Formats: sequence, C-alpha cells, structure tokens
Amino acid sequence: MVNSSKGQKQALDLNCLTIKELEKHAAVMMDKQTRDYYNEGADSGSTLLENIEAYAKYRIRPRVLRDISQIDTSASIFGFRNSFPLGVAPTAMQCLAHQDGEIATARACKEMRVIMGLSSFATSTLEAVAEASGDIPNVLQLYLFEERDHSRKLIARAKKAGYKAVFLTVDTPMLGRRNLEIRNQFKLPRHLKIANFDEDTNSDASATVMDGTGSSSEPQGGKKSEATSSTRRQSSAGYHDGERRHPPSGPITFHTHAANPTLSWERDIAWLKKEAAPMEVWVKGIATAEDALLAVHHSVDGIVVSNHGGRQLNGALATLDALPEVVAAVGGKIPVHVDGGVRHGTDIFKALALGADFVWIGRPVLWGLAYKGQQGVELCLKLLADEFRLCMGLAGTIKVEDINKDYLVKMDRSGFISRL
Ligand SMILES: Cc1cc2nc3c(=O)[nH]c(=O)nc-3n(C[C@H](O)[C@H](O)[C@H](O)COP(=O)(O)O)c2cc1C
Ligand SMILES: O=C(O)C(=O)c1ccccc1
Repeated sequence: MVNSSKGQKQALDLNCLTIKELEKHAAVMMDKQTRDYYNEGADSGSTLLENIEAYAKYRIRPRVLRDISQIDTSASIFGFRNSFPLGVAPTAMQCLAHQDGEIATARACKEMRVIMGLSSFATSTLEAVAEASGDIPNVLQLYLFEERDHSRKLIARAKKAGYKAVFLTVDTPMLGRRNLEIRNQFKLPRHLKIANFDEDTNSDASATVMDGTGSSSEPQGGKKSEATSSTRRQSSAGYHDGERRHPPSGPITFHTHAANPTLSWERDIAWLKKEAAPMEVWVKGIATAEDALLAVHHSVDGIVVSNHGGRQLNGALATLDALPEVVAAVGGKIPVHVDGGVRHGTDIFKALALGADFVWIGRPVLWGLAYKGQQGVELCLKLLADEFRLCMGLAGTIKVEDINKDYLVKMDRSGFISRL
C-alpha cells in the first residue's frame, strides 16, 4: 500500500505502473470495434501522435535545495479544490468500455477528487452521473443541435441537476474521417442507449452512431452550395419548414444529432450564454489566437485548447504547440485549459509551465474503464496524480501556481535548446 498526497490508500497494481501499461492491458479487454473507435485518430492519425510527441520537445529545468516537504498539488476549478490540475475529458459512450460506464468514471472521480466532463453522447443519464459525483462539480459537454428544443431541454436538465458549466465543443462542425470506424461499420450495440436523448428519438436501440462514411453525400472540403447543405439537413438532421425544425426520425447518428455546420459566434454563443445561465459557458476546441480573442470578445467563461484528441482535423497543430499563442492572446482574462496527448505527470507540469491552468485526459480514462471499471479509472488518475506530485517536488515547486516557463526549455530536432 502507498499513501497518496491526500492520504487515500490504494494498492499499487504491479502489472500496471504507467499509462502505457494501462493502454496495453485495456487493449485486450475491448472488442475490436470499441478499441478501434476509442484509439484511432482522423485520417493517418498524425495529429493524434503529434499531440503526444509534442511533450517530448520540452525539457524541465529543475531547481534544488528548496524544502519541498509540503507539496500542494491541488488546483481550483469552479470553486472546487481538485486534487491536482487534471480533469476527465468528455468521451462518448463509456458503456462500451465497461458496463458501469460513466457512473464508474464519476465514482472514481469522486474518490480521487477530480472533476469529470460528461459527453452529450453519454450512455448514462446526466442526473445519475451528478448523483454519483457527490460533492464534485459537474460539467456537461454540449453539441448544439440544429433541433434547438433538444438542446434547450438538455441544458434545463443540467441546470436542475446542479451542473456548474457547459463545454460547447466547437471543433466538430462535421465529423472527422475515421477510417477504422468506417471499415468496421461501427454501431452502438443494441443493449446500449445514448442516455440523454428523448425516449422517442432513442427508440431505435440499434442506433448507428456514425453514418459509416464520415460525411455521407457531402463533398469533402470546398464551399457547399446552399442546395447541397439543405439536402444534407433534410436527409440527416430533420427537415426545415420555414422557421420550424422537425426532429429527425430513424437511428441516432452523429450527423442527425450533433454535427451542426451552421454554428457561428454571433448567433449561437449569445443564445447559449442566455440559455445556460447561471452555468458557465466554455468553448472546447480552440486552436488559434484569433479564435481565442473571439472567445474573449463573446464573453465565454473559459477555453479548452483541443483538437478532439486528433479525431477531427488531421494535420492540425498539436495542442501543446497551439497553447502558447492562445495563452498570449487571452492574456489572463479567462482560464485556458488544454487536452490531447497527456500521458505522464511531467506532461501536466509542462502544459502548466506553458501557461495552461488545467489539463484534461480522454483516452487514458477509457483504458482504465476497460481494464477494471471504477478501480481502473482510479488507478489511471492515481498514476498521473503521483507522477505529477513527484515531478513538482523534483523540479523544486511546492504549489501549482509556482509552475511557470522558467521551468522549461524547448529542444529542437538538432538538439538546440532555447529558453522560453
Ligand atoms: C472515444 C472518444 C470519444 C470522444 N467523445 C467526445 C465527445 O463526445 N465530445 C467531446 O467534446 N469530445 C469527445 N472526445 C474528445 C475528448 O474530449 C478529448 O478532447 C480528447 O480525448 C483528448 O485527447 P486524449 O484522448 O489524447 O487525452 C472524445 C475522444 C475520444 C477518444
Ligand atoms: O467520437 C468522437 O470523438 C465524438 O466526439 C463523437 C461523439 C458522439 C458520437 C460520435 C462521435
């Protein structure tokens, strides 16, 4: 048994001492459809890989003889003291990994004092997750549906259940091309449900989650003609009748219930802020200084620098490489978080040194869930919390606020080192 910084006791799992080992153990627990869906990135997967590799370009400058006997790893989020500056990013359909799905994740988060984001494509209801979270604040990830009434209902339920914030995902106006999903004809198994959709829209339990072609009949890239775009809306996201929108019928797909190519700063952020108040409204999926400035201009409460774990635009910048320009543009006006490729405690330290206030992890939690349900998620969080604490101490920092760019250098391909 080992003692963590919070005094919780948890047995070390000698078979699984790193996130890399967790990934390996999880791989054999999942069927091929699930493993491919969780693990793959868009297209060649280069952005997924670069999210991870970007961390290796930075090296830590440790300071010594600093009395690090009292390390406080905690970080504040929505007025809550999170045990370390990391949260569980929203990932869809966690019941694919383990029968207890999001509820197991929420219980593990409660145990480890870590915040969790719930996907709008969750396989557990947002009320049940809030209940399982106890005193840990809840965040709901949103796709803004073309069917506004559905979004309105979801937001009202989140408010009622005490959610503190919504994270509007903005990097998915279309679904990225994931070739293994297409080849496997990925479907949600019959016994699972997208839990927060209305019963009537969810009546086809064999819901196809992807439509199998990435973007169906739409031409890839280029400007869509009005005719093409309205055809798409009719065929996959319900149909328009003047200003009235009718709910789509048939199986739930990302295209019918999430992909919304019409979203814009001017109209939709204002609508969401009004609708979601008093919950905070964050945007998840910012990757440039320009959009960060727009986010501040439109009074969002915070930003998550993200490329959806390399599942959307392949060839986009790794999130750690996009972070500095976003941090500079925001200039401390609102919090800046980052996700993508965090696999070590030292990665958390590096992201904070580059100006992030907090990081989120996606796949490692899914691997924990697949490995051992709640216990596996706790293990995942504990490995990262312990590694982060050790990194803080060995680098000579005792508070999260101490971590800044003086602790980092960047090394280029030829080994040339530069101060930040
Ligand atoms: C299987 C899977 C499902 C995801 N589902 C969602 C989702 O429903 N909504 C969302 O905003 N992001 C979703 N994401 C993106 C994550 O929130 C997060 O941005 C990403 O996983 C971070 O990268 P990482 O997996 O390298 O940690 C998903 C990611 C994965 C791997
Ligand atoms: O897989 C994803 O990355 C994702 O965000 C998603 C969510 C719901 C349905 C399909 C895809």
